[in-house]
Amino acid sequence: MGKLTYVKSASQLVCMDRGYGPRTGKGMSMLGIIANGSVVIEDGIIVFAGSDALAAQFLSSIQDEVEVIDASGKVVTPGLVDPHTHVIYAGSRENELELRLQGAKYIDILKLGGGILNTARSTKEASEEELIGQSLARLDRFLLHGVTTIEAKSGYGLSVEDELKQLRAARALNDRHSIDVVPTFMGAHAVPDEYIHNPDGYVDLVINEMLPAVAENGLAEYCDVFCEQGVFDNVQSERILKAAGRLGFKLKIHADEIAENFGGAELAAKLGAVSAEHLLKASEEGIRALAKSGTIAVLLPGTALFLMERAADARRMIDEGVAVALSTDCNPGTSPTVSMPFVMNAACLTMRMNPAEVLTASTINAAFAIGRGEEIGSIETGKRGDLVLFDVPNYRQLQYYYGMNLVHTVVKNGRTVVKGGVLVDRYEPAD
Ligand SMILES: N=CN[C@@H](CCC(=O)O)C(=O)O
Ligand SMILES: [Zn+2]
Repeated sequence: MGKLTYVKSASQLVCMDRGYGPRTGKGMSMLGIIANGSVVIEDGIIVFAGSDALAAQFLSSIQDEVEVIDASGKVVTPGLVDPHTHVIYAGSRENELELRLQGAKYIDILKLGGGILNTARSTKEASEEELIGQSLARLDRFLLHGVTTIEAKSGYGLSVEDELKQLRAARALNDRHSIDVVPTFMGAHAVPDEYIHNPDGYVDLVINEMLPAVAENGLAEYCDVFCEQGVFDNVQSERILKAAGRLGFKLKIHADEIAENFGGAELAAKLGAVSAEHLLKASEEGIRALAKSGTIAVLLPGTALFLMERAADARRMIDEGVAVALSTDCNPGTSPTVSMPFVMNAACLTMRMNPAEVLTASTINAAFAIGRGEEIGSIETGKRGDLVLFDVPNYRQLQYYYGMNLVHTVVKNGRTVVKGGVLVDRYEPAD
């Protein structure tokens, strides 16, 4: 045997329900809990998950050195997965919060050259190393909040060269940090100033130059579009996403965030997108279409709160059979947070998701939303040894003690990276 990590005596080992594909309906409340549970990880992969008694038997014949992590009194869950972030950016936009507090609208700030365009300016000005440095610091904080895998979108470049820079930064983060980073190309995040009178010219640039360059360099797995009134309409979004699909990208859509009846959910379903994200204003037909197409709803209740808008109708989605995942949306405009635990609280308190659904949405369903459902998101033999130990004895308390970071220990690929709430191991080894 190789290097072993033995997490033992968890008061609750939350394995997540066994099954295929994203969890829906009542399946979102089934957690597969083992009381007094243990996990054994060998060379980064889970080789045992079960009761303490069976773990002792499993380990009895093993002579190798074992790192023991005592989880007594704690809940152990899979590492949290954040399937929608814009974590790679430079600068900050606290002024916009104040403008919105005075009544300004997010989309009007963008139209006046602020918002995404503001961050695009600071991101262009930053060197690639500066961009990586600022983003690495955010990944450290993600880890401290129990997140072991994230998705990261480009979309603050808005030119061929700068979009590639952002995606190279995503690759560097994946290589240099213990958090795994799944890259998404989102050149269609806003129309840059130079195309303001020719938005279709920008769509052509995305299709004819950006997408082929990203594909050629193997820099992204997904393509996403901000399908929204005043940004990219349904026709433009469909053109971009179909071109992306032809090049082998999997699809995501920022859908129905701001305008009513814009048809983003319907478009996501029609194109067979892996996920539709935001959905604050999704129509009933749109929700039913997502259920039918198996498109995952990635909900961002922190963003709704920060924009002071009503959150998405998670209850209707779950009742209609849509698989729901949760995410921070980490970005400098609408959600400057890295806290999945806070987002989980917000999902419970503003969308009435129950504590079990919240955990499913932050682990296994989030993993499926980024194409990693077979590798992470549950505690099962053969999956990666990504675990979080929370300083509470049962998972329901994770939503009861709100607004607190209860993460005690984080194990990534079998390595302890956070211990006692402190970051102890940030980077992957050089080899
Ligand atoms: N809505 C579009 N994109 C981001 C916000 C990006 C920004 O404002 O910088 C979001 O998901 O909320
Ligand atoms: Zn977003």
